[in-house]
Amino acid sequence: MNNTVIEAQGLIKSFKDGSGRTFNAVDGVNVEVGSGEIIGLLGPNGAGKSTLIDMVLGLTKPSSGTVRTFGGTPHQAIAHGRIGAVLQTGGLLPNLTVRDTIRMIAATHRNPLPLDTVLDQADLTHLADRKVVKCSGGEQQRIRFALAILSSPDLLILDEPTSGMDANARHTFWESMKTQASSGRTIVFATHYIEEAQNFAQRIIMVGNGRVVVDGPTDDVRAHAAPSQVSAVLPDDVEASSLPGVQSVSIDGDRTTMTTDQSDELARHLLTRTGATGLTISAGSLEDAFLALTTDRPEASFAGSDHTH
Ligand SMILES: Nc1ncnc2c1ncn2[C@@H]1O[C@H](COP(=O)(O)OP(=O)(O)OP(=O)(O)O)[C@@H](O)[C@H]1O
Repeated sequence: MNNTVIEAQGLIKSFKDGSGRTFNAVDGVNVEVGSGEIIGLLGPNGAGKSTLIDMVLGLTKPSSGTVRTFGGTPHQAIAHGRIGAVLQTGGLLPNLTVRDTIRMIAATHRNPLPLDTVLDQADLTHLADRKVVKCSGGEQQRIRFALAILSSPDLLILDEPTSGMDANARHTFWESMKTQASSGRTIVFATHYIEEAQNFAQRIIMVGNGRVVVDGPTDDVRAHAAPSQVSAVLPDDVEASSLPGVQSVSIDGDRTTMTTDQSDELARHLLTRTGATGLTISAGSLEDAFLALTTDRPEASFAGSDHTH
């Protein structure tokens, strides 16, 4: 891939669990991220997302394998202001104002963005004179975000950036993130809100038990991993389970619901070859895909993606 921003090869991170047994929190991850990609990192609690992010940022050393950012070490990229990160942890000084917090960190950068620009992009202008301790959890996340964009980084890494934000604040946050993305930045974000990944990410990487379970374009992941549902009232002589492409059937009253990964073909067949009425099609959601791939089939691979490893 040209303009590779992140390249992880055979990445493993081992820890000791409570009983002193060694386990791999990240267990052989190969990932390549190209310039301008917007990637949603999904996975259940403890899947290894934060550990993976920590290695990409050079905060944790891999037990084995390599990770390179912009062709060099994470430390080099950070020293050059090319990576900005919003992490789950990360202390803010409670008694400083928002403005002073940003000003202080800006002083450590070679070419920080103007203070007003940063306040505006993080939607903090109206809170600039408030003390950090008086800011809500979601507002404090926006302060962390402001600090992350100070160096105008080429790569933004966001570990659950909207945790603690209500629905409105999350919406506003992702709107401002669209502005960041439109300037060609590479964005990698971990989230538990599948809808955020579905709406914002172009590519989804799902992690389970330290491994990449799925890696592909968001639409493909949804379409391949989560079948659609076609529902209709069928004439008595039509046997749903023998219709083309039907994977499973459920019946509720006079309505039959069929799951399929060929919803267009099935709908066409029902409408042209049978007397089916009241037909509806609903697309499978990324949430269905996520549950199917991380719960039932932890080792499932996703065929149909160039990125599958
Ligand atoms: N420093 C550490 N020492 C021991 N175990 C650790 C350490 N850091 C993480 N772990 C364990 O490694 C596994 C992966 O943790 P990690 O925080 O990377 O998961 P995650 O996918 O980010 O989870 P969440 O969605 O809950 O944030 C977990 O079992 C966690 O308990």
